[in-house]
Amino acid sequence: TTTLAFCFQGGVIVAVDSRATAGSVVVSGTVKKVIEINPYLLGTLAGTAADCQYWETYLGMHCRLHELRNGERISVAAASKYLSNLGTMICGWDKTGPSVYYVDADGTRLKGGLFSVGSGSTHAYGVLDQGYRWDLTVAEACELGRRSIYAAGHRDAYSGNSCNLYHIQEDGWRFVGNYDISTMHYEGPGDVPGSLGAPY
Ligand SMILES: C#CCCCC(=O)N[C@@H](Cc1ccccc1)C(=O)N[C@@H](CC(C)C)B(O)O
Repeated sequence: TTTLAFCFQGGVIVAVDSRATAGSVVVSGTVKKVIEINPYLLGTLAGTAADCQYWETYLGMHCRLHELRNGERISVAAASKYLSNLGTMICGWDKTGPSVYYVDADGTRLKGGLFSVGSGSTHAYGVLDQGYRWDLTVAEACELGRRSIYAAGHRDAYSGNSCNLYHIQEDGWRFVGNYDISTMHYEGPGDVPGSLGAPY
């Protein structure tokens, strides 16, 4: 799995791959690794698929209970406290503005501006760190998210198939699209400098 999320001047970009593996066998190429918690909150999933599915349901329930008890949406920080044992990120926009929390199996919980989680995260960081700037336009930020997932899907055996891309702004998240990683490999230079590399 490769998942990533970063904050920039235009909000938050969330991008993930869609592959599930069991050893060297690809058991699915169409896994939804972004949880749509509520219209302002997205969660990303990496790790044991079964645990991810369980926690997705558990987190959604607690966020809804929070709304019913408190009459307001749960904050990104509070939502991230519910996912204590997964490689996951909670991304969203609340009254404090855009934010991304990284939460992992050891209970680490970090607020930050840019993370990649999963077996392909090292490949994603290579592209992400080289291309990231706070003042990216929304189009450039979407392209950087796509390219980073493409790089990981191309080189990490446990990541691949397709990329799901989301953009979060003050009025909530929107699904930007699903992109087949193998066709991205053959795309020519996009409208963003330094886009997809050589065809091998
Ligand atoms: C169906 C089926 C079996 C799924 C097994 C299964 O959880 N695969 C895991 C890898 C793994 C993890 C721990 C033990 C063994 C195998 C997997 O593909 N995780 C991806 C994310 C989830 C949400 C799809 B990614 O992190 O690579």
